[in-house]
Amino acid sequence: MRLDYLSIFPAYFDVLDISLVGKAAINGLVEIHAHDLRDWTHDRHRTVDDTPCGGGAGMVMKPDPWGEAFDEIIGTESDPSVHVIFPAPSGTPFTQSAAAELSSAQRIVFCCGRYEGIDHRVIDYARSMWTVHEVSLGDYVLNGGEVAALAITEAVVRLVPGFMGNPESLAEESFSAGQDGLLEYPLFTRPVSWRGLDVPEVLMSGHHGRIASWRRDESVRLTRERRPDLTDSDSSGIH
Ligand SMILES: NC(=S)c1ccno1
Repeated sequence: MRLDYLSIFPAYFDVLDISLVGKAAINGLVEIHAHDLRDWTHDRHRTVDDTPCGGGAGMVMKPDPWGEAFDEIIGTESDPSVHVIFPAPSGTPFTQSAAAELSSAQRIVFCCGRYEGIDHRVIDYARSMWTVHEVSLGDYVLNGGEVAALAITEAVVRLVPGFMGNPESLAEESFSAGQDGLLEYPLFTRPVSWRGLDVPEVLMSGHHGRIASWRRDESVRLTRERRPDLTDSDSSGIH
């Protein structure tokens, strides 16, 4: 899997070198390429923004640098196997199932907007050429798309076959199919008693059936309490 990041702050992605994603890059599982969008400007000030048409506050990212960057990084041929991701508050909520789908992609290009956003024609052009995902991590506004691109990278790459030492650990995580799309149950380890707080007795019973039943009940309880929106989804085991 090749991952490209287009940003006016490409140094944001240096952190990938120290993460498990960086280890995956060393192992050849993924390729990481961060690019400075200003490399595709031609004026002395390396300008990437301009005032919004129709007025309004702030600045909008000009389409030209993006187009030239696309030409060089992705090419000028249409290819639906290339996934282009625009993180933005106006995007579709990013989910574990979206991460799972993207984990089989061979190419992902992250377009990290700044200022008030990117000229919409950039997204329209990308949509005419490749598979575009306008996604949001949540109902809040960041200063740009870089942090979201890092989070999406982690969610996707950890699902790439060969990344996790023990792929079975993925099966019991929140939102996983193995959990029926429910939130993960509470976890405990030694010591059995800590500051007057004990590990639930059932987990020390050695009775696998009772342990499985307790964990399921806890997942259902937590999901009902924290994410009632998930309790009616088709993927959840509770209705
Ligand atoms: N909520 C998201 S993903 C975002 C991107 C930029 N600002 O907010």
